Amino acid sequence: ATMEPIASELWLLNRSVEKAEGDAMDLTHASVLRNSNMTIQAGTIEDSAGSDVIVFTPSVSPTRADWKRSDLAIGNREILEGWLPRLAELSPNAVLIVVTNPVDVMTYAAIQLTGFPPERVIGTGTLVDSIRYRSLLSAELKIHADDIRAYILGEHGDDQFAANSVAMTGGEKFIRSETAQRLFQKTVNLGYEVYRRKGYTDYGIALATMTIVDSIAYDLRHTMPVSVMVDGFLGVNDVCLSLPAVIGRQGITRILHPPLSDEEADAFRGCAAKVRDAIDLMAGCVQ
Ligand SMILES: NC(=O)c1ccc[n+]([C@@H]2O[C@H](COP(=O)([O-])OP(=O)(O)OC[C@H]3O[C@@H](n4cnc5c(N)ncnc54)[C@H](O)[C@@H]3O)[C@@H](O)[C@H]2O)c1
Repeated sequence: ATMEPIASELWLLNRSVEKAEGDAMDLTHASVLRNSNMTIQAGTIEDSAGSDVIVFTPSVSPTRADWKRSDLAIGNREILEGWLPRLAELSPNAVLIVVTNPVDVMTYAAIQLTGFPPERVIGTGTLVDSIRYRSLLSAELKIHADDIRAYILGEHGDDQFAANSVAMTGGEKFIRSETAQRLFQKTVNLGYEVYRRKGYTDYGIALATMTIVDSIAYDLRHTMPVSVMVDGFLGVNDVCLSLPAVIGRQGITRILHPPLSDEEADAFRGCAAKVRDAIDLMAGCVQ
């Protein structure tokens, strides 16, 4: 996905310089086959100065087979602390995209550690869950996934929910559709299902991240479910969760407020309480 020539320069930073160098070489070779003049290099944090967009993905590795995203919180908070203040200092006007899990908790930490306005910090959130859901719906309904307006919202984790009361294709709503309920149940575990088979997930999240970068780079104003600082919607504040948001050159240009059903609104508040607890727990562990 990094092959699309949407920038003049791409810098890869990693704790392992060799890994960054290897990726930069491989991507540079591949870019010969694209209509690209983007330079791709491994660099130090200082090389990132003046970046327009920063994609943050470093992570500790899971330590047990049946891991949950939340297990990574403490270790990854430390990685954020090690990188983000300096990255923000070097690129004070950048839009930051957070991929590192647990992504909602990390997006919140990223806003704190960079001091960026929340509009310029975007977590990939449930975008990847939503494309998984749309992919299943598309296969079942035999309708192109582009034409299926369906969002998974809330937490990028076990408590996420499908906002089926506002989901539709061709103007037909999904409310109380048995198919939608069944496919949502499948969606929640799909990330872990892919992980169990191949040891990581990459294509879906890479293209999801590129969709966000595209919308920033070209000021496309696409709407997508991403993790944002919630702005009082349904009484929820001071926590990052996924809502449909409009993304442009300045980052989040607007957060949308879909008319959720009572059940969905409860699920959203449940996600808020859970992510809030995780943020508090992390704050207690890492000083
Ligand atoms: N939000 C989503 O939808 C989504 C989807 C897939 C993966 N993820 C998350 O993205 C993260 C990365 O996943 P991955 O599969 O690429 O993991 P990975 O283990 O393959 O890569 C992690 C990278 O981080 C680097 N790293 C580790 N510690 C570092 C440090 N202190 N400073 C700089 N670099 C450091 C490692 O060298 C490695 O290259 C994980 O947290 C994963 O859970 C999120």
